[in-house]
Amino acid sequence: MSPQDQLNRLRREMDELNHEMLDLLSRRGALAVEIGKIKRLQGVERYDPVREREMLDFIAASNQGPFETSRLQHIFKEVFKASAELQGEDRDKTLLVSRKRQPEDTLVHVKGVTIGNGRPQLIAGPCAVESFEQVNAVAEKLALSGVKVMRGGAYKPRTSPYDFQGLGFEGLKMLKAAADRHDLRVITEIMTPGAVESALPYVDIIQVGARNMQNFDLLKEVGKTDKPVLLKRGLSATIEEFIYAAEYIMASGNSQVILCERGIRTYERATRNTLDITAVPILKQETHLPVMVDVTHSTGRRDLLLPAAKAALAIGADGVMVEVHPNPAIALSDAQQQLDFDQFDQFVEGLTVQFPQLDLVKK
Ligand SMILES: O=C(O)C(=O)C[C@]1(C(=O)O)C=C[C@@H](O)C=C1
Repeated sequence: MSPQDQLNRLRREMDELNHEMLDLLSRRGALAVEIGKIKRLQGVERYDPVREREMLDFIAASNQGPFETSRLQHIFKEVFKASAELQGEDRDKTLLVSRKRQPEDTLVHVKGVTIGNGRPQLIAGPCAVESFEQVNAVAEKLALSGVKVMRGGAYKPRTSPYDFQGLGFEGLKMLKAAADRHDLRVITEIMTPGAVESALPYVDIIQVGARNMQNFDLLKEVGKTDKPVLLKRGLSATIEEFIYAAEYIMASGNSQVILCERGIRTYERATRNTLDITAVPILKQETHLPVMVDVTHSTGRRDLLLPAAKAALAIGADGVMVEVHPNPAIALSDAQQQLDFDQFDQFVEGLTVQFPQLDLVKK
């Protein structure tokens, strides 16, 4: 046999082995997916370093050459990694919020207003409801500016128990009365599962606040309602934890969920929180839900509201939330970061110049 014939024969043999290896790898991958399903049912981590160690030790004990054991172990480690990824990918496909499961965007409908349709919404209003006069003044201002959804806190989750805790149910009624007068929809935070039902007639969008992102009983309760839910990212929540929190709401039957990035806790003190701006496109890639950005709580600085809002819309957010108060200096909460009416005008003007697609209908 000529050297060339010999080479050709060996290569054919190599092709056959490649074929067998591919078949073995595919079968191994399918087994890993099955194992992943069982692990999920058991609630255990898919990465199992003890099991991987056992398999690597087996390779060391069984290796007959010609490859070095360390080289073989490296190759097998890659296979374990790929298997774990397969297990993860399969998980993503099963999540209700996952874009792999539903490729098209979810549109959230609130009394004639749509969130997630490519025309970003501006949600504005005071941090807290303080009086009917205060919310009514804001509602009038917002309606004139073309805003359609008003925020306002009746139940306030405050860091200190000595800070203003909100007007509660009475505040909710004031908010609704002011919003009705000016044809606005209401979004407000509900803090406990027990308060959900009584709040329903007064709210159009239920907000689950950052501190309650993993209040699973609350998530399940709002998931049972037919009102849209705006879920804020927890103070120190990873994107994965945020996505799972949204999954709780959807798994309880409510698919009208809006995600809201509101800054996360980092070592940086120049801003109140660190606006994780890339969370917006990541959430839009991973889920089919609309994503908004709360520029007030993420920055905590009036001078950064407009640039942060521009960044949010530029990176693909479906809307921006901002706080407005008739007289921020005497506000009962968040005095340093709310806009007064003139500043709000400048904010809206600055944003619409660059983003004329903002869904505002000026009166
Ligand atoms: O045996 C398991 O528990 C698996 O999940 C499978 C597998 C593998 O590919 O062999 C995958 C990832 C784990 O870290 C360990 C092992």
